[in-house]
Amino acid sequence: MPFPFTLTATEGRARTGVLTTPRGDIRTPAFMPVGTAATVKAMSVDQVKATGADIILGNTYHLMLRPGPERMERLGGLHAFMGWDKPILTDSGGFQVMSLAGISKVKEEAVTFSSHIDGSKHILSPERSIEIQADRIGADISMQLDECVAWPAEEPRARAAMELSARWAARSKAAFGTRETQGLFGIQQGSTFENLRRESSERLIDIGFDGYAIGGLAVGEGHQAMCEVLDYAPDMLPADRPRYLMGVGKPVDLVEAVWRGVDMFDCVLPTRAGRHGQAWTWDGPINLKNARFAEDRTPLDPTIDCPASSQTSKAYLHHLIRADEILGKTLLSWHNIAFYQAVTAAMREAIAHGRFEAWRKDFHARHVSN
Ligand SMILES: NCc1cc(CSc2ccccc2)c2nc(N)[nH]c(=O)c2c1
Repeated sequence: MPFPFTLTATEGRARTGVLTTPRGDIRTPAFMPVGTAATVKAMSVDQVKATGADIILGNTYHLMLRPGPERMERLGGLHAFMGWDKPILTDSGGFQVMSLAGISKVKEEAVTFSSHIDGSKHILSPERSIEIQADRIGADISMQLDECVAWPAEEPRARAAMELSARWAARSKAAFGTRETQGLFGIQQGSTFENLRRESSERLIDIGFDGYAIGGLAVGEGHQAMCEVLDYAPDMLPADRPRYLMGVGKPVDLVEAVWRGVDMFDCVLPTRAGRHGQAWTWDGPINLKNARFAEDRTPLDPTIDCPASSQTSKAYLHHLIRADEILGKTLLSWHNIAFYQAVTAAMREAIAHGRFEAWRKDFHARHVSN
């Protein structure tokens, strides 16, 4: 029995709804902060909760290397380990292997790789990834193991990766079995080839998943090319299940993807850019390192109910970032996550009232042109 997903309103291809899980409801469109190594970097669980985030992400690749799957289970699973009692989605780990690990080999049976931490050897098969995600980490939503090709890709290479991912989708579903309190998402691949993405979608739907992710985008193709794929890819997936665009993106990417029918997002950008002094605002990004903020006593955004956004002067943030103070990383990460939550909340509200087209135009005029 898959998690109930109720669409409360639609406007064109855009949707707003609620994905109900045993650990809590996820309001969509949803932005999911990334908690790679059992922490949303530089933030406490209470700060993440205060932003309004309904769900966070964990990273199987990092957690299987440290603290390790069996130790994680002995410690009660990721929720108990880090004190987060709302939903957690974990990625299957394959994407991170290709981008972070040392020597790695992709074979039909499994991906083998050496740890970027200590060089130890590891095997990640579809079955082992499900065991780690659902049984050791205890994720509420697990992802199938897939192969994401770099961009640009030749069609034969993109086809091979899409077909391997489809075979791994079937193995992931078989390993996951039927579970009452946990869900499993399939991942559409196919690079920028419409015919491959359609074949991928058809094979995933035949297998049947609780939700469907769009993988293989935000891999260097740029905003325009990503939108061109999103002009057709989301509609290839079931309308009555959540659609999750993996690893995306900047605020304008989220707006354009919601406009084209996407429901869920994750990205390291708000926390990573925050740690380096970048703050996202309704008027576009600014960098607090800039000397123009040295005596600016105004807050980043008085309308956002987050101390980092509305009760902290830009001058103080400028000082903390220039001094490379830990508090600067925390406050800007906190603001950026709160800003992303404000953007998704505003989109949910606009779609619910049939005002999203106008809201999107205003957003572009204010946020993008600067
Ligand atoms: N940049 C795009 C991207 C990002 C992620 C990682 S999303 C993530 C990151 C950390 C924790 C949880 C999810 C992906 N993961 C998978 N499995 N497949 C993809 O095609 C893909 C593409």
